[in-house]
Amino acid sequence: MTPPDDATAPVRHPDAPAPGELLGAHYAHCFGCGDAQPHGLMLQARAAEGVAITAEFTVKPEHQGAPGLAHGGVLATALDETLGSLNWLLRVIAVTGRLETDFVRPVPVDTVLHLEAEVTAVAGRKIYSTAVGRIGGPDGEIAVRADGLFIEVKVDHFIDNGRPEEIQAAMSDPDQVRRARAFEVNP
Ligand SMILES: CCCCCCCCCC(=O)SCCNC(=O)CCNC(=O)[C@H](O)C(C)(C)COP(=O)(O)OP(=O)(O)OC[C@H]1O[C@@H](n2cnc3c(N)ncnc32)[C@H](O)[C@@H]1OP(=O)(O)O
Repeated sequence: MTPPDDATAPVRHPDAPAPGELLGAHYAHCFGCGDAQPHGLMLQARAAEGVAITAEFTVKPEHQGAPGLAHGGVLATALDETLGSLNWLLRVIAVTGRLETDFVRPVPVDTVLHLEAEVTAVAGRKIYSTAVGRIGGPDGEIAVRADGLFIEVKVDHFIDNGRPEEIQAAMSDPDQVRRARAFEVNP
């Protein structure tokens, strides 16, 4: 997870959403951010300065692992989604290759997890990023941390591997922006 010596600093795409702007769901059925996914996390990410994102996720009863506490895998999903959203600021299509998580404190149901993430380096197709999740407010104590390694892919990654029903449905969406964002492509 350490960038190689020839890694470079990430470059924010000129058309990236302005700092403070909500990114919105990239795909309505996404488990991380989709607004048509009732079982999902409905995570809301917002562009920050540089190649950085803030996001919020409210832990609901359906996200429990132990009684009254968030499931660690659900928290890892929130971190993965937040880190994945960073690639929208680079306007690069990428998937998670590796995700390393530290669970520092238990996160109770009804807690708002305040996430911050940034891309730290880019090397060829590899995008290195890091995130923390805080509880008790945006400046609260760190409950979770993650480092991500995303790998740039072509849109064919989804078209060749996704279930045909969903691929067809996403490609036939009459809304051009939604159609493009389902595959994380710059519309
Ligand atoms: C607004 C948009 C918001 C989007 C939010 C989405 C958030 C959610 C994101 C996800 O969860 S994505 C879903 C979970 N991930 C996957 O399903 C990916 C499954 N894995 C694959 O499809 C392939 O393994 C992958 C595309 C990642 C890599 O296969 P490739 O054949 O294209 O890559 P290749 O093996 O040639 O490796 C390219 C480079 O990446 C490195 N690499 C690949 N996988 C790695 C890995 N797992 N760990 C470390 N390094 C890895 C590899 O060593 C190599 O480094 P070098 O260029 O230095 O040689």
